[in-house]
Formats: sequence, structure tokens, C-alpha cells
Amino acid sequence: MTDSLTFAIPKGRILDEALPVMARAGVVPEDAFHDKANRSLTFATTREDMRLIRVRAFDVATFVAHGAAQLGIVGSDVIEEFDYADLYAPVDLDIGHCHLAVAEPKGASATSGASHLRVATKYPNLTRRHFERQGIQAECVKLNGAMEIAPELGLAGRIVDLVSSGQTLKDNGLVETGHIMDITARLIVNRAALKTDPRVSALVEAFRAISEERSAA
Ligand SMILES: Nc1ncnc2c1ncn2[C@@H]1O[C@H](COP(=O)(O)OP(=O)(O)OP(=O)(O)O)[C@@H](O)[C@H]1O
Ligand SMILES: O=P(O)(O)OC[C@H]1O[C@H](OP(=O)(O)OP(=O)(O)O)[C@H](O)[C@@H]1O
Repeated sequence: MTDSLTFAIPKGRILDEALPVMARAGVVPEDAFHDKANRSLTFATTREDMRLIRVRAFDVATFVAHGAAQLGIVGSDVIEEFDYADLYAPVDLDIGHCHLAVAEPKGASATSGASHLRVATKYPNLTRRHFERQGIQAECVKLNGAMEIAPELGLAGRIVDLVSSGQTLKDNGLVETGHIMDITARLIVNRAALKTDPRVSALVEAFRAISEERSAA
């Protein structure tokens, strides 16, 4: 009996864009997946040899890197923040578009030339690496949300957070002062599983073909 494949998908905003792409690759969750009252975290799919686990966006890479799941869909922000060696991200799914930015209160006094900054962020590793490239030491205050109110509360002079429409920055009196990286959601696979299980490489090719069709359209 071949072991079942586990596919980790993020709950939250990426999911709506991911489901149609997954369906075209033959990954379709059972009906119970769409029942909002259902608190299960594991779901069957129309493939007898595959189940889905629905987890927090920030945990998808961890499940796949440790082999608890063989495949996953996650934002490139999460991939870069954790930078797991056992993770491979072979396909850009062209969904979940946003970018990671530095922002600070509108009209804040210039701090050019500073060698040390305090930054409120959900992405301490990406933030430190970004400022290190400028010869600046970033002291990160780790938050998991609502970063935009950190400056006015004196928690940090600036933030690093995701931006798509820019509305949250604007509504909280912040302006973007630096662009760190563009972000899209990617198909990720566990490196060992890719080497040992032909079903994984077949799924990579299926998602790649879909992504190429989308970009050619
Ligand atoms: N405007 C956006 N804000 C946040 N994430 C976005 C945005 N646009 C696309 N994304 C992608 O969606 C992922 C996170 O989405 P979502 O906001 O649903 O979860 P989360 O808030 O990070 O996680 P959780 O709610 O479990 O803490 C990000 O990692 C990013 O790749
Ligand atoms: O540029 P915008 O379109 O305003 O989107 C950016 C906002 O979206 C995300 O928050 P989300 O709504 O995901 O809530 P979260 O803070 O729980 O992540 C992110 O943390 C920003 O706050």
C-alpha cells in the first residue's frame, strides 16, 4: 500500500485563489472542506492517495520542510522568512500578489545615517537581512498582526509588513519608505519526497504546466 500524500494548504486569503489552481492539477477537497462549521483540519480529496491539511499560512512551510506534508502552497514571504534547506519551491502560482515593505509614520523625522533601528514586524529574519545589506542593525519587535499601530504606541520607529492595496498603511497614517520583496504564492515540496516519490514530481509538473498556461494567457 503506497503511503498517502499530505498536501498543506493555508487557511485565509490565499485559499480562494489556490482552490481553482489545485482543482486543475487534480487536487479537489471533499465537500466537507467547504462546510464553514466543520472544525476538522484534515480532509480527503478526490484522489484516494491524497489528503489535505488546512493550517495557518505561517506554518505551511514548517509542515513541508519537516516532511509532515510532502507538498504545500504558501507565500514567498513565508518561504524566505524561514529559509528551510529541506524545502524546494519549484512553481510560482501567480496568485497571492503583494509585497513586503518598510513603512513609517507620515512626516517622521529622517533617520538617514542611523546605524541602529527598531522595527515592528512579523518577519524578523527578512527585516534583519534587509537592513544588514544597508549596514544597519535592525532590532526587531516581533508581532503577529496590527503592526501599523506600533509606531504611534512607541513600540518601534517603523514597521516591515505586507502591502497589497496600501489601504491599511494609509488608514493608519503610515507611508511606505522601502520595498523589500515582491510576493506571490508558490507550490512547495519536501526535497526528500521529491527525490523518492514520483507522484510528487508528477504534481510539480502538473502545477508548472498550469502556471505556464496562466502566464501565457
Ligand atoms: N494584503 C495581504 N496581507 C497579508 N497576506 C497577504 C496579502 N496579500 C497576499 N498575502 C499572502 O497571504 C499570506 C497570509 O495570508 P493571511 O493574511 O490569510 O494569513 P495570516 O494573517 O498571515 O495568517 P494568520 O491569519 O493565520 O495569522 C501571506 O503569507 C501572503 O503570502
Ligand atoms: O495593503 P492592504 O491591502 O491594506 O493589506 C495589507 C494588510 O493585510 C495584512 O493584514 P491582514 O488583513 O491579512 O490581517 P493580519 O494582520 O491578521 O495578517 C497585512 O498584515 C497588512 O496589515
